[in-house]
Amino acid sequence: MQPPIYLALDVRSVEEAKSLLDNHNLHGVPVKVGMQLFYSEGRRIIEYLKRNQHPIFLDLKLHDIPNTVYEAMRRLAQYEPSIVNVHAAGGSRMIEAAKNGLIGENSQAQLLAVTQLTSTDETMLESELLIEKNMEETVQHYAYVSQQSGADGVVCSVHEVPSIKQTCGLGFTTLTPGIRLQNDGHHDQTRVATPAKAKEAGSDIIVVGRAVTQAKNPKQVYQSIVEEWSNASTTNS
Ligand SMILES: O=c1ccn([C@@H]2O[C@H](COP(=O)(O)O)[C@@H](O)[C@H]2O)c(=O)[nH]1
Repeated sequence: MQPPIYLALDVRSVEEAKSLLDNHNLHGVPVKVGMQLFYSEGRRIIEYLKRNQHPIFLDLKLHDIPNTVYEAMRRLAQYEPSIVNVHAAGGSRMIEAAKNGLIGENSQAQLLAVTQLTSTDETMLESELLIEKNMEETVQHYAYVSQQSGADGVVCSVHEVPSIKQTCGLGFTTLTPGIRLQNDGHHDQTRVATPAKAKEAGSDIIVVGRAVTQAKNPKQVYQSIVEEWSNASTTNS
């Protein structure tokens, strides 16, 4: 079975994605397609990845009025992704609409809601977003509302996983980006953790991007992340 580790394909074109995956022998690994690649390549990248048996997380973080999200989700479902997402800040009616869009297409995709981006820190939460609760309480509440609205899980940082599992149950998926190996730079991320910490906290799925894609030897780094994840023990049992 594949480890639940999605590689963020934050590249500009199908050709770049293909050379990353082919040159480094990353055949069939689960991949995340975000705004950069989807907005430039659309259907072409999805068809390429499906032909090559990559499970796809379509990370487009929909956030709009319920009717628009419903219609958009119906279109995205046709790409047969394994995971899609919306921003939890869109509210319960928007999340329900996203779920209904997937149901309308008999989609098997998991619907996740982004709680607070892993680039956001406590200061930004308070001074820019004017959220008075701390990060953990805010994310926990967004997770609860998302679950009540039909989401299958959330996108959050590793730090909030234990409280989400306590509130929403072990079966509610937590997907955590912001993964860095010990001593790696954080780039624009603020709430980061290692693959081992993610597993120990109870995270179900991790996303790894620049730690792998910007490495001299992407395959070797991807493999070390897989090993670190596999050797760590989880609290989810
Ligand atoms: O809260 C979020 C939601 C999504 N992301 C995405 O994950 C990857 C992380 O890339 P790194 O290079 O490992 O930092 C990226 O595609 C983001 O769009 C996130 O980081 N945080």
